[in-house]
Amino acid sequence: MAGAPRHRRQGQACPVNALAFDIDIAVARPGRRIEVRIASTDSLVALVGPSGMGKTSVLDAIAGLLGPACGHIEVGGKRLFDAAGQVDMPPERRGAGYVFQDSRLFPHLSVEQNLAFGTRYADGRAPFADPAECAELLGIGHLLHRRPRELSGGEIRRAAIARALLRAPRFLLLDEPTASLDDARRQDILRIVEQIRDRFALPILYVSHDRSEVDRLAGDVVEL
Ligand SMILES: Nc1ncnc2c1ncn2[C@@H]1O[C@H](COP(=O)(O)OP(=O)(O)OP(=O)(O)O)[C@@H](O)[C@H]1O
Repeated sequence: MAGAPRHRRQGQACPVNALAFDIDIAVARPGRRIEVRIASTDSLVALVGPSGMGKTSVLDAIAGLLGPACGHIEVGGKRLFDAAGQVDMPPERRGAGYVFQDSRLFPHLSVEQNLAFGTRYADGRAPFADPAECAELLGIGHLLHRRPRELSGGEIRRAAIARALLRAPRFLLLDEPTASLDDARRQDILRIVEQIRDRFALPILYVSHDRSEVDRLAGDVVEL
């Protein structure tokens, strides 16, 4: 079971008064129960732990793709799930910008069309940047006409982050965005996550195996 956040860095408090993350849930997986508690005002919280401990399952529960057995999920002051209060907001209304571990770009669409898909699901909310600005921020402006199969691993991750941002999310879930990248590409992603963290008032839950990147990015670290 994960405890309360153990590490805190100054100066990264979420601008809203509410906790950025107020989560206390148990998730059932075959033969096991994953429990996590996160209560943090920091805009970027890292969720760490060994492979198979349930980090992705926790992100899925927050995104509304997996129902917790009990507890509550509140992000940026918005109650997304509350077993006692019978709140269970559907995934499309939660406002998660979910960057999956395997990115899940549409293979038959160009990068530009993948980004347009994000904008289409912004659901009336203003995106943080227009597609061109976002592509520039993510360093993929020269790749817009390529298909995902023509991209490197780092480029795919950057396009997936851009698509999630253009959805005008209320919060971001980043599932090991640097996994399997070489150090240079990893540094690119870390710099981008830092820029997103510092530029947008957006709670971010960042899953990682890597302690050094977590120490660099996160105000709070929660261990599973
Ligand atoms: N769709 C699923 N159906 C049933 N069990 C699952 C499913 N996805 C994951 N599990 C199981 O749930 C447990 C937690 O898996 P999860 O992927 O959440 O862990 P993780 O910490 O994210 O792992 P990793 O770091 O390897 O990605 C594992 O025992 C896994 O086998």
